[in-house]
Amino acid sequence: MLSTVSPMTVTRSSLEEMLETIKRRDEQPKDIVPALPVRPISKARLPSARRSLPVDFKIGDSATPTATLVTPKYLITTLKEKEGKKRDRHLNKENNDLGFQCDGDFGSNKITKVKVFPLHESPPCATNEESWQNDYSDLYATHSTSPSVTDESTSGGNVNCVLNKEFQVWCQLSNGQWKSGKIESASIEDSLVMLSDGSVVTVPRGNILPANPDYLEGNDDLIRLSFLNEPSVLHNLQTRYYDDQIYTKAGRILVAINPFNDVHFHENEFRTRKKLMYPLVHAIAESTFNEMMRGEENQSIILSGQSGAGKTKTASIVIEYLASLGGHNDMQHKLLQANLILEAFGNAKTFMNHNSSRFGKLIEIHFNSTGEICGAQIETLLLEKSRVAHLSKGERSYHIFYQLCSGAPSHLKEKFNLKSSREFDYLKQSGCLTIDAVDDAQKFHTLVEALDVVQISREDQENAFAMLSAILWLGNISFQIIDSENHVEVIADEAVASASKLLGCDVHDLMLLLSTHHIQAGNNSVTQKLSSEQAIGMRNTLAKSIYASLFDWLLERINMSLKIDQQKAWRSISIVDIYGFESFQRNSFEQFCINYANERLQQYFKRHIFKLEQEEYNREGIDWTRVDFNDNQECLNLFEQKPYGLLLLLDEESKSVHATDLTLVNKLKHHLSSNPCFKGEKDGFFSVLHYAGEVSFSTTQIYMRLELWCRLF
Ligand SMILES: Nc1ncnc2c1ncn2[C@@H]1O[C@H](COP(=O)(O)OP(=O)(O)OP(=O)(O)O)[C@@H](O)[C@H]1O
Repeated sequence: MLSTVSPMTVTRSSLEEMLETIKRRDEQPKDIVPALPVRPISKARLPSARRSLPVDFKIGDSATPTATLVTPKYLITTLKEKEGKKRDRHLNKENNDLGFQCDGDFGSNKITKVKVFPLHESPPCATNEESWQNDYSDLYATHSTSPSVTDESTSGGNVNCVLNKEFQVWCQLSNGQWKSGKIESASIEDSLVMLSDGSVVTVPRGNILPANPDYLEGNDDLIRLSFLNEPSVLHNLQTRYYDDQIYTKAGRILVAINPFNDVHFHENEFRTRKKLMYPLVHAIAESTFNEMMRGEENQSIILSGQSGAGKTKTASIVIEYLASLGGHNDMQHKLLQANLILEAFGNAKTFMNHNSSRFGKLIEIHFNSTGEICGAQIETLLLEKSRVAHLSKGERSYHIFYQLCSGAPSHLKEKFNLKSSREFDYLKQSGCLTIDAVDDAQKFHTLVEALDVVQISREDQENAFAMLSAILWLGNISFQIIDSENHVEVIADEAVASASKLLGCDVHDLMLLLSTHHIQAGNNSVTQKLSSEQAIGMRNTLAKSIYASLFDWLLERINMSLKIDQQKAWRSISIVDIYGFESFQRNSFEQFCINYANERLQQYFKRHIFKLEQEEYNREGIDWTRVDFNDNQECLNLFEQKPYGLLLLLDEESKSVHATDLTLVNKLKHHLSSNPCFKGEKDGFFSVLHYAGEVSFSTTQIYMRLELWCRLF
């Protein structure tokens, strides 16, 4: 089963597949880059100004503010608030209606970007700046010009502000917290600020940022804020969040905060009044749909952001809403059920998220010319196979394993020798078998119904469950050392007997496969005994491969069921939901790939939000002020550059028989040290400075993964 694939085919194909898929979409010729949105034709109608302080800003200066232009494209940003957080603060309703004229809906663009961020558990104005920047780095990367009174590079000198006594400010205290207050008096170095609790503090000038006037508090569009510095943006989002307003616009961007519970979306009101300008995810979906129908162009909605921030949930809302717009037909029902099946097989409880998607997906929904859904295709990326065999403390494997163990009918349990999840080593290793308020048995029944809907026969379902059971039994297979060189053989027990029976192979063949290694040298074939570590690696790789193949098979069956009716198919809306940026204490090849994919997506977003927009203004001769943004090209070069990018160097090293984790790190240091996004600071570790923060990788972990691939495939 394993021997037919060469090591490099496996290594290269997973990397290259990801590269290809993302690149294909990003590197289209200019003339087929999705159309830019309809834009204002004169400066007077451009979105309201983003203001920063001037280089020569002095407290007490008096001058008229001028505007800095920002024209981001569509984006939904979702932030994560601590679960169950008490909402103890409400906006003054008078402030809630700011009476702004809406200058358009979300839907005049081919690309809609859905961006998702976790919200730090402390209120934004009470966290230190570094932690904000880690948690909101996506947002900051988007709004790259967060102004600071001392930051000359970003202030640009295009706004003149008057800061005098009574001026509302945000000040960062010595403990790193940001507090709002009013300036009492100021000198060149520092200012006396009266905080909202009545205390007076002395704050260095560099730690002060202007705050927005009260009447702008809770504004539903961030670009209407006078000041778009970090505390102001986060405070505005928080104010709205406390009032159950989880969505906020930022021009054509929609920010969505993860509420961790059901929030009333005023959907009926939205539907009846058709307020497409509402900061609401439904408005994004409807506008995208309308634009497809009106503009006769395919559309895309992209979600990105950190793990647990709400991307998948937001995608589900979009899919459900699109499905409802596309008419209640059989296909719509199948599409929703397909989502549910992929969740059971591709989601797991992680440290960050109880229902984390461990794969990326692209769902392409096809509509006929009257707007009815007439099929869909789903592509998946980067399923986290390692989760099948290795779990961190407190995390779970894929939901389906627990659902099967607790929900399978007794005849299946008997047939597959299925036991409780606590009997299986792969599941019990993390010490976490259940999720609060989740009934795995009930979920199993819902899953079977969904499998029925997508027309996977009961027989095929049983075969799939048999493979899952085989994986669980494989995990229980153990080895005993048989000689002084640490070679092992499989212990002939219930585990190997059950696994071989479920896999439909001879038990001795399986035992041999797991404890020996065949090397082909010319015409001769040599059989080597494996060490304990190698045998466990072999067993785990077999389990992971079976799971990955099962996942692919399932996807194929789902896609068959959602088959597009080519006679009727007219236009499509694609939804991209990859799993979020990750940074743990120990990061391995999975994080390497996930974060690279997120980095790519970030560039795609910036290209559409800033680069193309600004190019368009230039072409149209609009008088505007250039917005500088942090380009992440350096980081992408670090991964992709030829011949010495991270991907190629890893690839090359994995082919070398003399390579070790140390030769790998030395090679990386030698070739990549000149890239500002690379740090090879310690032996065995290197760091990548991503747009969303620095991630430290263990070369031992990365090397071990590559080596295993080479040895076992
Ligand atoms: N709009 C929402 N309304 C209610 N609950 C939500 C919403 N968005 C997210 N949640 C909750 O937060 C959890 C995490 O959200 P979700 O799984 O969508 O995050 P994610 O960004 O896709 O994470 P990952 O990258 O790990 O898959 C969900 O299981 C759900 O409980």
